[in-house]
Amino acid sequence: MLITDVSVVVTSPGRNFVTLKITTSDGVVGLGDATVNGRELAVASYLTDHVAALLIGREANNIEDTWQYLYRGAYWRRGPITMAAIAAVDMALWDIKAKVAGLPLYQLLGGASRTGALAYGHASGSDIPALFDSIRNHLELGYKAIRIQTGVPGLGQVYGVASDQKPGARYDYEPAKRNVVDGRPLPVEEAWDTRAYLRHVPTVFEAVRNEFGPELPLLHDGHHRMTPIQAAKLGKSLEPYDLFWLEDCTPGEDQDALRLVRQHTTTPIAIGEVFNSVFDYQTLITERLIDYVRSAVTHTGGVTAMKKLLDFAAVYGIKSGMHGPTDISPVGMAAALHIDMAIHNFGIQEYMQHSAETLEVFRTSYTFTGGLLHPGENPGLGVDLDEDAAATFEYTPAYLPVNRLQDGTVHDW
Ligand SMILES: O=C(O)[C@@H](O)[C@H](O)[C@H](O)CO
Ligand SMILES: [Mg+2]
Repeated sequence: MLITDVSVVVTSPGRNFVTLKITTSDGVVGLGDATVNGRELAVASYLTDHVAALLIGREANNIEDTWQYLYRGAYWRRGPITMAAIAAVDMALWDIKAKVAGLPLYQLLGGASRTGALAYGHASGSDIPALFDSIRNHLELGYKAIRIQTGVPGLGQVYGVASDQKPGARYDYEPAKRNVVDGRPLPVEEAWDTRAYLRHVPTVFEAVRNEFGPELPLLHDGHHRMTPIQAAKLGKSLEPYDLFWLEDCTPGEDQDALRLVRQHTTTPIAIGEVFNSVFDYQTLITERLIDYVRSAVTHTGGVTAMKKLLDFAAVYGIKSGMHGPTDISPVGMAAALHIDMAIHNFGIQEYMQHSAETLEVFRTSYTFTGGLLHPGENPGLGVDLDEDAAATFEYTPAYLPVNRLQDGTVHDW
């Protein structure tokens, strides 16, 4: 079964997505997600200009060989653009293999290890009453674990808080803004003050625990903004509130930073959404500096690479917590869910629900019931792309915000 056609679909149903479509000589179609939020066209070009022609005539069944051919064959290693492109090819080939087998992908990865994947949603509010409304909305939607982000007194819009949230409305936070200044798309800029944040966050968790009790698993994302000593301080100050995890507390490039955090706090640590290979985790995993692996299948080389990474983590008792915001397309989300079902060391799955527009373009078969996600029983990944619907949503540049300290210094966002 040879690869006969490769095409890239860029669509923007509310936000931008890049999808790879591979067709075989038997007429089987596979889909892969190649979306890198704010840098979408770089991956689209990588695939169209440098990968598509290499794939024509290759044996579609040889997934590992194709992975190594694209990874080692490029000579230039790793990086989010390269690894998202490889991920898209890998996902599409797994989709094809599972469709040919007539099985949902999780069956090829070892079958079901659980009835469904525990999901966490994002609650946020600019203040405590708005946050409580958002938590209640999530509980009504059936979420059994919730991420908590709030505004910080004295600061304006900050990471993780949906700014124009209507009471009772669904959480719909898309940080990549379509901001146009003098005809040019530009990132919006936000202001940041870590000391104000460190003072405020423990008071938020205290209020949430007082209102919602000790049972509900709570998570928090620090979005790479702290130094190791600040992160250690936050981890310690959050210990009374029993977090499920503290995510991305220090900058992603610096694996050693988490050694200091680990020495000071028992708050569980998660990191990895900006990582793109197993090598980003070598110190973190072998020295047991983290509790959860946050990588996205889309940004880390696909199902093949993610499965190896999580098997490596399993040896050290570290669990999965795969990335699943709305900038992972439904195709990438489905890939994560099939892995979630099959692996033994599953921890939790992030699940921000896609908009109705997005779900018109990507027809999904995964379900969310009683707080658990299930990929469904359709053969393959279980996602179809409606290309006519996709064509009606034109690509619109959008960028993630840039953060600045009060004196104007650029800071991690
Ligand atoms: O944990 C998360 O889902 C976030 O950090 C998002 O990846 C980020 O806002 C970029 O979209
Ligand atoms: Mg995050």
